[in-house]
Amino acid sequence: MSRASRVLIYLVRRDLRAADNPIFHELARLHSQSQKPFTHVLPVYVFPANQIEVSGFLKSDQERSPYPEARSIAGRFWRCGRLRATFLAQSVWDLKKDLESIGSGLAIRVGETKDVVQSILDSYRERSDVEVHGLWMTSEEGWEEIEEERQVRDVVEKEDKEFKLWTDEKYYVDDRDLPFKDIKQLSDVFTNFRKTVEPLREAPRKVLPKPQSLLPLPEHIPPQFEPFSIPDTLEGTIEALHKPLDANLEIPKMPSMPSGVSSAHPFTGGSKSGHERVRHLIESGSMTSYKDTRNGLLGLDFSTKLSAWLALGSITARQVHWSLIDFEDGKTDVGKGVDGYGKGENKGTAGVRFELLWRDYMRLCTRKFGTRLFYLGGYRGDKETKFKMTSSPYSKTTERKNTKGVNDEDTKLAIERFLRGATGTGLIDASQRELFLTGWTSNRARQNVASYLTKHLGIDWRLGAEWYETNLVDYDVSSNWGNWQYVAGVGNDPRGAARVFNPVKQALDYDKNGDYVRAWIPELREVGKGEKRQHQVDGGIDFQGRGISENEELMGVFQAWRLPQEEKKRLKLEGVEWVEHPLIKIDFSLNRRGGGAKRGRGDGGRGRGGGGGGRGRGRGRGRGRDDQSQGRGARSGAVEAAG
Ligand SMILES: Cc1cc2nc3c(=O)[nH]c(=O)nc-3n(C[C@H](O)[C@H](O)[C@H](O)COP(=O)(O)OP(=O)(O)OC[C@H]3O[C@@H](n4cnc5c(N)ncnc54)[C@H](O)[C@@H]3O)c2cc1C
Repeated sequence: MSRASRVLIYLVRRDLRAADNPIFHELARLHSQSQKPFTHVLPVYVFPANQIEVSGFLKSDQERSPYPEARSIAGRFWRCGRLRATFLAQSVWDLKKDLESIGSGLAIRVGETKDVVQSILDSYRERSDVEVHGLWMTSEEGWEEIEEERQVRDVVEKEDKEFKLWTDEKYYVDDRDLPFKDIKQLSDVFTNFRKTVEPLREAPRKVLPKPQSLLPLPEHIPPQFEPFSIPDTLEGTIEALHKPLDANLEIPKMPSMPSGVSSAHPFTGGSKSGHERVRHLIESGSMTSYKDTRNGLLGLDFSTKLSAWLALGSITARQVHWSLIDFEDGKTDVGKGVDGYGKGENKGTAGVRFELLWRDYMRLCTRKFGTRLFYLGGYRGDKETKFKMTSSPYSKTTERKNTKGVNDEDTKLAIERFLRGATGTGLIDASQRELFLTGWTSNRARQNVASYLTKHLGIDWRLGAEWYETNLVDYDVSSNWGNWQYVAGVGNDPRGAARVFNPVKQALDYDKNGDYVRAWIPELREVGKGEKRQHQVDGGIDFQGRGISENEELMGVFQAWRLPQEEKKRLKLEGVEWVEHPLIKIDFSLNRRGGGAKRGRGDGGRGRGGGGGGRGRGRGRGRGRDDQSQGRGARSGAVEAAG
């Protein structure tokens, strides 16, 4: 006997959008048919308790969460920090509103995903008027996500219901168009992969339209299981996500927002704002100028800032592509009058497509290498890494428990200073503070930070990846862990360990006047604002002179320990730990012979990274152009370990 309602559950994950969504597209198609396998659709989004702390959703302070805290393995950081939680909640609520406008809706739940699914099935089993048809969801590549899929499948199939795992279509090149059948054939070099899918402008499939209407929600929607309850507003949801995080800020002396600087990522989550951003980028000419500006550090439009919407599937890479096509071919009025309108692909729009393909590649690497995404030795299985990254807080999971590990006081202190942006290296500290305070930092800064932690401090890269996971609004398992291991030299970077960024040299190249560092480290804003010396004193620093030279000013902004004593005194920086005792001193000067290099004299290299010293001794040289970078190569500069 068939019951009155047959319900399909759609478990929404990182596919938080109504348009260009293969599942909603299929549901809309079925809706328009007279014969349908089900009568109602229940879209559900679960804040998964293993990745996001959900104890703020407890009904009362007397209740206890049945789940362990959602913390990272090594750093014991909350896995999803405040800013990412906010962006995520906005994205979820945006989808809910969007679905409501087409006759559907979204049930928001918390818990382990399998428990939520089980409770929904249990609740419907008790009713005589409803039957569950099955559950659909999209697949993901991370091992936790795959495990989640397996658990949900078990729960659903045990009840003899249909379980269908869809491939999402949020990437640039559709899975069906990949030039190989077996993922093992994916090249370990991005360039080789890229060549197999070029020309990039012709690679993506068409987008799927947004459904005009969907099958209705079931009359009875099973409630959230105890002991949790779900707020009925976005603000309430954000509050619940923040509650446990605010009560447990364990890292001391974290920075607070400096005055006079604003976030480079002030955006709101959700498809609507994502598409508005794409439109703005076209209309402001930022897509056209992307190639020339993408290595910026400060401001809103130097890069697209689309990553957070892409990471949650609020927009898709091919939606971005087709918006660019409309602009390039002058098909709509968007961007009319802007440089490049109607003139085909330009280097800016090509640059954006190129980066979107990097995202595809990082995700395909996860598929190929599985849990090696999280290994110290990375995809390379580099056995030497444990000797290079000797300080690791991964006491249990490091392949060889290192000699110092988490109990080593020096490592602990270095990590703490790294996290709060107090290493004494300006570019690193600015980026770390920006990250913590805004949830975003540029690709250029990320590369430097990752190189600094692993290649200068010799600390296990996974700690940095965990911290990024907590803080980045655009956190994505493949892009984050894949890029961290790439820069750490254990991933799919053909240059591997040989690529070391010199953060002073990089600051000179990309933060020419020190504006970025000064913005995020207000203690350094007044450097050089006293009296200027008229002439550079021969041999560099003159501690007796009045005022400081321009070179001293810039070098002092990038490494405050280099400031003349007088200047430190003037700025009340004497005795400040990160000023007087940086974690490392980087021997790099302007107008110096030997160890340094002159400002503005390039070596012509256009490699991705910067050269620079390894821990305590080395020096490097930027080499020719490679894939991920369109930046400049480096000159030399030695690094010494701080005593
Ligand atoms: C250590 C480290 C960690 C990173 N963690 C993440 C992460 O968690 N999530 C994330 O989306 N990106 C990550 N990236 C990649 C990159 O830094 C960001 O995608 C980019 O800075 C986001 O800004 P944007 O949208 O303005 O990028 P744009 O320069 O405008 O690029 C356009 C889009 O291309 C993609 N993209 C660009 N560069 C990369 C890259 N190297 N790898 C993968 N995709 C890329 C992004 O989706 C981005 O939105 C990381 C990079 C490093 C070095």
